[in-house]
Amino acid sequence: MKGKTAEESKTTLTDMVLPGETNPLNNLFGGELLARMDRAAAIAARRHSARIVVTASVNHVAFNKAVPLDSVVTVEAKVSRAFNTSMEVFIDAWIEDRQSGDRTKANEGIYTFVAVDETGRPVKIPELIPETELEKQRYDAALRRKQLSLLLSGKIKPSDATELKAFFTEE
Ligand SMILES: CC(=O)SCCNC(=O)CCNC(=O)[C@H](O)C(C)(C)COP(=O)(O)OP(=O)(O)OC[C@H]1O[C@@H](n2cnc3c(N)ncnc32)[C@H](O)[C@@H]1OP(=O)(O)O
Repeated sequence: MKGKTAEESKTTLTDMVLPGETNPLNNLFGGELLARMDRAAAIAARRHSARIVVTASVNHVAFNKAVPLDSVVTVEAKVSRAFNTSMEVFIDAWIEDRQSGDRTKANEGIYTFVAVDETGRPVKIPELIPETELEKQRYDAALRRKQLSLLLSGKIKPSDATELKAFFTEE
């Protein structure tokens, strides 16, 4: 199976924040942003695997900046690493200034998707080839994050999280 670059999976969704999507402070409701991230990440995972994909886990989301009503929000997703049947996807969310058009990073998320066949059984996927420095950093740390996610969901024992343990014990 031929490897694919992270860039090949890149998915960009741009949309506005409308009144029905905000909290009482008139900022984008967190669940709405999660849904937008899930949508973009699912497309990125599908582009990488050319398969049906399902969200297996939301590993991390940081709501660093509130996103006000009427903002233009761009959600950009890219596969950061492919394992056997699962993929880690990074999602960066940006808001843009109305006048200058300058973009500010507002939030980010890390999701895990699994490629499945028509019966929902996990299937093998191509490997991910990181190219840029940021893609390489995200690729390198992805195995530790996978082990942490599996550990937290009770799917592996602490003794099986070898790379994660090494990260905390190395000098
Ligand atoms: C786009 C959407 O919103 S889809 C809707 C929401 N999602 C769903 O409904 C998915 C429901 N869940 C499922 O169908 C199943 O649990 C699946 C397909 C995710 C996993 O099926 P399992 O039978 O557990 O398969 P299995 O144990 O072989 O795991 C498959 C892969 O997922 C990985 N995985 C499973 N759970 C997790 C987790 N919590 N965190 C990270 N990776 C995980 C496994 O490590 C394995 O990866 P690998 O093959 O690359 O090494």
